[in-house]
Amino acid sequence: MSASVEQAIEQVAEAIARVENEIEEINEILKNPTISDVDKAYYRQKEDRYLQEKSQLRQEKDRYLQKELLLIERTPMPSIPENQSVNTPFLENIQKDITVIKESVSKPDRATPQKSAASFGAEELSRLEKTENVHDPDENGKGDAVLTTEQSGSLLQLETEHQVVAFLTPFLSAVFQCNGSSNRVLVNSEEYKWLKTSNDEKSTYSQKPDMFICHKSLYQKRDPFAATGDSKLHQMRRSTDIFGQLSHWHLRRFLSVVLEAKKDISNSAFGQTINYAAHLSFEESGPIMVRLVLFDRESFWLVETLRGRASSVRKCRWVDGGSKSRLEKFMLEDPLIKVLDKACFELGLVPEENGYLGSGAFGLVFKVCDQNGVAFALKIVPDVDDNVAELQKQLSITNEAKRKCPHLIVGAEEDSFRKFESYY
Ligand SMILES: Nc1ncnc2c1ncn2[C@@H]1O[C@H](COP(=O)(O)OP(=O)(O)OP(=O)(O)O)[C@@H](O)[C@H]1O
Repeated sequence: MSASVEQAIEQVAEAIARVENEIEEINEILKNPTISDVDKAYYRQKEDRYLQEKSQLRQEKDRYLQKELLLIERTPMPSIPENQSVNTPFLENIQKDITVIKESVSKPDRATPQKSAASFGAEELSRLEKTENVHDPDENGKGDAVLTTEQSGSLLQLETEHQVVAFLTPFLSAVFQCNGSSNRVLVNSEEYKWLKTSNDEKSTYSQKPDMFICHKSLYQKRDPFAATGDSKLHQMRRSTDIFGQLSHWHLRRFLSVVLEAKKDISNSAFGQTINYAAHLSFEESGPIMVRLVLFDRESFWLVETLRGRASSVRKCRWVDGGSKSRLEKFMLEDPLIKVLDKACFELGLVPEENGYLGSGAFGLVFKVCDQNGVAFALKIVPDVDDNVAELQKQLSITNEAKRKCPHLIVGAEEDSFRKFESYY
């Protein structure tokens, strides 16, 4: 590869870092509550200029990266002399890896596999074992465990899957910080169907994973399902436990994690879990990556999937040292949802439960409230293509319309337009 291209990439990366520093410093200044409106406007303009510069630098970096790729592709492979033996197992392994990557990124024709969950689960597990993508529990792990030995003893004695879910709910809520300290919720959907198994628009929702974690704006609350005939389950539930379903199918790409409970994990349970991922990832609007936690009375499996195919499984016992942070770090947080939270925080707004209002051509709209309980529609737009410019245009059109007919247009809030770098 040409050293000059490599050097150029480094220089652009340094320039991006410099600009990012400047932006950070401006953000610090803007956080100062005593800053005057004039200064605020001045620093915002300055920030805009840096953001533009950053975007140009990024484009430049992309161009160099493409050039780098071209140069690599055009570099002839060193030829192997005929009398020298080729490391065949090494080449075979590379070939296997390429096949796994190709399979992972290619989309299957249909979401529902033809095989039973048990044989599908067994096949997938053996494929992952062969490619060394199944990681066994680490007995010598360091750090906090999710459960103490005593708690684990109580869990092992439970008799139904519902009870396993109820028992673990407060522990999972604490690990994933779904206990009021964030806008994240752990939703029990054991009895509410929300997962589609077909790409047919008219198809009904037919599967019900036991739990999922998402931003509170994205789920619809339901009453707890009746615990008829299971007085123990009834006693185990807390008033804070949340029951419900994902409010819209196309919000599935913002799920942080999907959880499935069993009394005892089996091949069939594993097959069922990966099937959820296949259905979630199906179609363009589905997420590329889905993370699932399959758990039972003794352990949990952290299952990573890419385009609906399992790519790795990490097994862990509830009592293993370090199990708590392993579980916590497994959760995905969509950048757009992070921006929603950041926007609410900085604008002093509170997102509503089930507050998703709709999506337009390039953004998502959420219902939020200010400190006085006044409701607003907050639009979040990812900064790709010309989305932000388009949003600015919409803002000025709304303001102009409000100026001309104030009795008809509610309008946009003053100072309502903010860019958040955390999207990247
Ligand atoms: N103030 C609001 N109150 C209630 N719902 C809203 C509000 N603003 C937007 N929505 C909902 O969010 C959806 C998306 O709104 P958005 O402004 O992003 O797009 P749009 O105007 O429908 O289409 P386009 O992206 O082409 O402009 C709307 O279709 C509507 O359902």
